[in-house]
Amino acid sequence: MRYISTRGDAPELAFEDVLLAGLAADGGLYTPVAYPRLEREAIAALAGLPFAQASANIIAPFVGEAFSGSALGELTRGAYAGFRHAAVAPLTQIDDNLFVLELFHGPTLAFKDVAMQLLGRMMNEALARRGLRATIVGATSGDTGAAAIEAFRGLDRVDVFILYPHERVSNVQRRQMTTIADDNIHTIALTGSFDDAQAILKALFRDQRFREEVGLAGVNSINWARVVAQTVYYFTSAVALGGPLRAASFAVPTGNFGDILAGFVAKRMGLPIDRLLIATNANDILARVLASGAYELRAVTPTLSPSMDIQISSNFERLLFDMLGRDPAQIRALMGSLDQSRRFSLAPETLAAIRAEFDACSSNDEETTAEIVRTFRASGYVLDPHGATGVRAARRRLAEDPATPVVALATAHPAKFPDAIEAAIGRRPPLPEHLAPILEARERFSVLDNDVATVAAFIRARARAARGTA
Ligand SMILES: Cc1ncc(COP(=O)(O)O)c(C=O)c1O
Ligand SMILES: N[C@@H](CCOP(=O)(O)O)C(=O)O
Repeated sequence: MRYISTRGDAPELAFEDVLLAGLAADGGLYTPVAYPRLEREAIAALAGLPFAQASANIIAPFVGEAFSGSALGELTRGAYAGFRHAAVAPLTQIDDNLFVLELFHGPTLAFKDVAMQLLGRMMNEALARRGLRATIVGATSGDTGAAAIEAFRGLDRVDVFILYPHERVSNVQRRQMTTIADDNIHTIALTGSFDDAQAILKALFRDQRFREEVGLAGVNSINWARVVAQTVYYFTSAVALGGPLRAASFAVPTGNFGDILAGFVAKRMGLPIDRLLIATNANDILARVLASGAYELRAVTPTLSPSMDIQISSNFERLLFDMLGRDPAQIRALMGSLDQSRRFSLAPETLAAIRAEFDACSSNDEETTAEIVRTFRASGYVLDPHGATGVRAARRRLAEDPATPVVALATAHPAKFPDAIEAAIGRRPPLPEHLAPILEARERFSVLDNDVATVAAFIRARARAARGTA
C-alpha cells in the first residue's frame, strides 16, 4: 500500500516510511491511495478470532511488505498480551440495543493503548531494521502521552518528549506521565491548551532542519498507523453483534477525530456501519460544523472530560480529503483559511455528504454527569466522563431508531477521573493495583512557555544529551 499527503505536496510513501514520518513534509496527513476492501466472508470469518489475530488480518493490507507474513501476527500478539481482559476490547450491554465497548483494559487505562502498544512495537522494529534512532514528540490532552510513554519507556532507540497542557489534565493522567523515571522520557507542561501543544508539534514537523537534526517522529493520530490500528475494534464489535449481516451504529467520544475516523475507514473497507455519532463536550466545534457548515475556532473550555478539550481536530482533514474528492488544492485552501482567519466554511454538498454518514451530539458537564448517574442507577455500570458523552449520543440515536444496535466507545477507565465520578455517584473508582504506586511516586516535569522556539531548544538540548553528543 502507498500513501499520499492530504495537501498533495509531499512524496508518496510506503507504510514503513509513513510510520516513521508522522506528519507529511507539506503539513498534510498521510492517507492510503485507496482503502483496501474486506469482503463479507473475510469480515464474517473474524468471528471468534482472538483480538490479536483479527488485528493482524485487518491491518495486513495496509502494511504490505513492511511487516509481512508471521511478523505482523507476532507483533499483534505481543501488543495485546498484556491487556487485563482476555477479549482485549469486550462489549457490555447496558440497555436495549445499547452496548459499551470497553477500550480501557490496556496498561494506561485508555483506548490509546490499543493502537500505541502495536505502534511502539512496529516503530522499534522499523528503527532497528534501519539502524536509526528517533526523537518522538507527542501532544496530549491527557491520554496519548501516558500511552506513548508506556509503549516507549526504556528503549534506547528513542527519546520521548510529551507536551501536555499545564494544570488541565486530571491528577491521575498527569502522574501517569510525570512519575515515569526512565531516562528517555521527558514530560513538558506547556502553559497553553492541547491545541497549542499540537500547533507546536506541527510547527516542529514543518521545520525540515529540526526534523532531520533530531530524527523527529510522531505518535499522535496524525500518524496513520494509529488510525489503522484503531479500526480493529469497530470490526470485532460489529461482528460480535451480528455483522456483516447486521449493521450497527457507533457513538464515539471525539476530540482529535482519530478514533471516529478509524470507524469511517472501517466502513470504507466494507464494514456495515449505519451512523457514526460524534460525541463532544462543551468544546463542540465538530457539532457546530455539522449543524452549520462553519468550522470556527473558539477558546478551549476546561471540562470534566479533559481529553476532549480540543478545538482543532487534526484528523477532520483526512475526512475532508475524502469528502472533497481527494482534491489536495481544496484542502490547502481550507487549512490556509483556518490558519489565517481561524475558520473555514464547507460547501453545502460537502456538508450534505458528511451528514449522510455522521451525526453529532454535544454534552455539557451537567449533561455528562447526569448520564453517569442515569447509567449507574439503571444498570450499575460506571462510565467515565468521556464515555458518558458517547452513551448520551447513543441514547439520542436509539430514541430515533431503536432497531439498530449502537456501540458506545468507553475510551477511558473511570479511575482516571475519580473526582468527577465521586461527584456524580458518591463512589471513588479505585485505580487498578498496577498503577497504585504513581499516586505516591516523585514527579518530574518541566514547565515551558507556549512557544515553538522554547520547546525546540529544550528538545534539542535533551535529545542531544541523551545521544551523548551535547
Ligand atoms: C478518553 C478519551 N476519549 C476520547 C478522546 C477523543 O479521541 P480522538 O482524539 O481520537 O477524537 C480522547 C483523546 O483523544 C481520549 O483520551
Ligand atoms: N485526547 C488525546 C489528544 C491527542 O489525540 P491523538 O489521538 O491524536 O494522539 C490525548 O489524550 O492526548
